[in-house]
Amino acid sequence: MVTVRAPATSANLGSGFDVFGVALDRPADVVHVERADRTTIEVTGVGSQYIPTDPDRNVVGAVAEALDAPAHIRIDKGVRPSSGLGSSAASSAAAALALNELYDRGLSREELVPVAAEGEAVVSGEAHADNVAPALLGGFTVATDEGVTTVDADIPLVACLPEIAVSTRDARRVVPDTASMEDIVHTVGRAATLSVGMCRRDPALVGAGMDDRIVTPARAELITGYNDVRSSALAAGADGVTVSGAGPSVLAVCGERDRTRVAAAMVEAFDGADVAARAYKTRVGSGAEVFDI
Ligand SMILES: Nc1ncnc2c1ncn2[C@@H]1O[C@H](COP(=O)(O)OP(=O)(O)O)[C@@H](O)[C@H]1O
Ligand SMILES: N[C@@H](CCOP(=O)(O)O)C(=O)O
Repeated sequence: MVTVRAPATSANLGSGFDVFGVALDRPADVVHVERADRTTIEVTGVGSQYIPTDPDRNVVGAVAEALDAPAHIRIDKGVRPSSGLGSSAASSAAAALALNELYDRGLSREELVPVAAEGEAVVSGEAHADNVAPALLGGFTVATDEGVTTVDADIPLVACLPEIAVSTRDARRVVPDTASMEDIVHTVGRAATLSVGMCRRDPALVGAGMDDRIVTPARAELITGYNDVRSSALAAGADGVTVSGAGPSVLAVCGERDRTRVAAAMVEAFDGADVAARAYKTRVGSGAEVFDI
């Protein structure tokens, strides 16, 4: 048996739609795999009642298929599905690493990124790699057609998860097809600022780089209370706030000493909009870990 823990992730970071991602140091999924003649799946943990066990509909089934590695796969969910915290990607990344070990396929973590992205295609219709890349490699990742670049950033974050569900598939439908040159230039500038901030481990630059006028405003409409949560987090000291992934989680970047205040302000603002929420005080963390063979 092989057991792998893969972390939650936050994709986009505002200005880096379908490109930027970070691994979070918590929460995480744990996946156990054992060789079998055909793939079977068992799911326990947070939100497991909403996750199919049919290998054609669970992301890990697509990963097992892509690696030609049939197995009994047990998923212990720590990352709630439809959270905007890379729930499906955590399972896909963990399964890819675990099955690679179990069947001795010898693929590197970089080579496993497109394999794990096959799982994302099952749920969102597209094999976007911006969640599976940080889930496998850790840190801040830039995923493009050319491959993945990583920065070992250490930045404090708050991920606030409201008790509403937004499916990635639905949130991809509201992404505009076109943008003005002015907004594109703005976004490129912010994305570059964010990347420099990650390299310098500077929360203020990362926060300034999160601003995006193209995708985030359309997604924010799907999250009850988003504008209040954002302004409350900024008033409590956050350097930047944006939608995490496709939502509904909201991600704030801040200095270490402001994290508790920012987390409380975000939960309170959701509460003011009649939405229960929990905040994870987290930071940019490591990629998936094999911890038992
Ligand atoms: N192993 C899995 N973990 C989480 N969600 C899964 C898994 N397999 C299939 N799904 C389905 O994927 C959807 C959640 O994925 P997605 O909408 O991308 O949310 P998230 O932003 O949390 O990744 C749900 O419909 C869920 O049933
Ligand atoms: N780039 C994707 C990221 C989806 O992240 P998730 O955590 O919501 O699955 C998108 O924005 O659609």
